[in-house]
Amino acid sequence: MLEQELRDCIKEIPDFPKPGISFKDITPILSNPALCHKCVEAMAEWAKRLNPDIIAGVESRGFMFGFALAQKLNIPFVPIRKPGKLPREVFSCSYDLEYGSATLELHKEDIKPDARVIVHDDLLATGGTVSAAIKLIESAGAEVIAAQFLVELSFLNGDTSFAQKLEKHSLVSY
Ligand SMILES: O=P(O)(O)OC[C@H]1O[C@H](OP(=O)(O)OP(=O)(O)O)[C@H](O)[C@@H]1O
Ligand SMILES: Nc1ncnc2[nH]cnc12
Repeated sequence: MLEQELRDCIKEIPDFPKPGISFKDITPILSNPALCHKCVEAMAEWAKRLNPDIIAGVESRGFMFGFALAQKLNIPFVPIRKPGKLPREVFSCSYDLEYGSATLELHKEDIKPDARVIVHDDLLATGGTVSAAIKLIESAGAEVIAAQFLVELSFLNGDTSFAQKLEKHSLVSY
C-alpha cells in the first residue's frame, strides 16, 4: 500500500532544525523513481476529478511533486516563492510555521481571476504555509479548490480551518 511504502521511506530526524521538532525528511522518496511515479499517479488520480486549471506549488519542497503533478495533468504550474525571488510585481503574505516565521510571494500576473487552483506542498504541519498560499491566490481573484500534500502531520493539531471551504488530500498522515 502506498501509504506504508511512504512511511517506510520517509526518514524521521529528531530535534531538527530545532529541539522538539521531529523532522520528516522526504528526500529518500526522490531517490526512488518507482515510488515517485506512484505518488504522482495517486495525486493526479485524486486531483483530476476537480478539473483544476493550475497547480500552485510552495517553495521549495512543494516544487518537486507540484511540478510533476501539473505535468501529469497537463496544466500550468505556478511557483509561490520566498521573498525577493520573483522579479515581477507580487502579492505578499507573512505567516508563522512550526519552527519560525516566513513570507511568501506570488507573481500578480501568474494567476488569472476565476482560475481554479490546487495548492500543492510536500507537507502540512501547522497550516500556516498553506493558509498564506491560499490568501495569495485569493488576492489574485482566483478560487482555491483544493490543497494537496505528500505528508500531513495530524498529531500537531494544526490550523486546518482552510479545509472547511476546500478539499484537502494527503498521501500519508502521521
Ligand atoms: O504547515 P506549516 O507549519 O506552515 O509547515 C509546512 C511548511 O514547512 C516546510 O517548508 P519550509 O518553510 O521549511 O521550507 P522548504 O520547503 O524550503 O524546506 C514545508 O515544506 C511546508 O512548506
Ligand atoms: N516536522 C516537519 N518535518 C518536515 N518539514 C516540516 N515543515 C514543517 N514542519 C516540518
